[in-house]
Amino acid sequence: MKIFYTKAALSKNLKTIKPSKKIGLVPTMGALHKGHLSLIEQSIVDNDHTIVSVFVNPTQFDNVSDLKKYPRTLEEDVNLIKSLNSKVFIFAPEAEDLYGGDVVSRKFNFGAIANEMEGKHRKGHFDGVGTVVSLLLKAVKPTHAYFGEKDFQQLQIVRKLVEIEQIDTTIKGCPIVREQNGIALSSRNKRLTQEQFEAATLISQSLKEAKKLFKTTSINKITNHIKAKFNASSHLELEYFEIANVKTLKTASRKRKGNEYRGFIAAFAGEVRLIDNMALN
Ligand SMILES: Nc1ncnc2c1ncn2[C@@H]1O[C@H](COP(=O)(O)OP(=O)(O)OP(=O)(O)O)[C@@H](O)[C@H]1O
Ligand SMILES: CC(C)(CO)[C@@H](O)C(=O)[O-]
Ligand code: BAL
Repeated sequence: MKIFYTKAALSKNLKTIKPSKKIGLVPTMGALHKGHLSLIEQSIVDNDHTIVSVFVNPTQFDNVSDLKKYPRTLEEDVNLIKSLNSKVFIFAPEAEDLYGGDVVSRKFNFGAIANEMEGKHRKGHFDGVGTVVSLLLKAVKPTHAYFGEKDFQQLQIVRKLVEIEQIDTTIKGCPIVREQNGIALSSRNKRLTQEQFEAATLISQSLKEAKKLFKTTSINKITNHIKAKFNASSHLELEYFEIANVKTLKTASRKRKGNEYRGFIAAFAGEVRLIDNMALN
């Protein structure tokens, strides 16, 4: 396992890899867990070399406290990757090195998908994600790059990004890894108290319930039912519950034959913001 702290050191090493070899990139913000490991393991299966980037990207945070308190555990991350006993490289640059100057977002035109849900509630978030993912893809030039469906909207944004920028990397989406109690694994879970962690099961339970109701009940009724459940919770504050068309990510008001739908939730447990989603049909 090698770790590179600068683009120059990474680039020097990448030059030693034959052009015929496949490279997989797994972009992360660190504080690695089994969700990240599932992406890394998929990359190991698909590619000759895997690079995991560990970089807490300042430009995608609209909340200073969230950025400050984001868990940073590089030493543990390195040990976890070592334990895989595979040839995985870590790329952990400083912001100025990765950005090559001012640490600011570019502006993208991702279309309507960027204005829904996370785009609506975290101003500038997807410009920040687009900027850093573009920089990472250009630094590594991977054959494949891996993103989790936990951040389903982000995955669609990244697919759009490679199309707009004509980047020759195949984007692979990976299923959500959950705790035994159903909670989607997330680095931010580390910030939850035991009580909040237990209360947070309401998020995945609500999505499961929405899935169960989806065949028989109107979208409106399901939405009201889920919102009422969150209103009754003393630990969680719902930011949004949406049932959206998977293609457009627009909130759906009526089910249409042939369309796929997902339920999406963002909720706060104290200061910690959690997201999750689930296929409904
Ligand atoms: N539970 C999970 N299952 C599958 N993929 C995941 C899971 N959690 C994170 N990922 C994916 O790992 C990649 C890196 O995510 P990131 O480092 O932001 O971790 P995270 O757990 O999503 O943290 P947070 O949501 O607290 O920011 C993203 O593509 C993300 O979708
Ligand atoms: C893709 C990503 C690594 C960009 O900073 C981040 O948004 C994440 O971890 O999902
Ligand atoms: N996992 C998505 C990154 C973020 O919340 O900023």
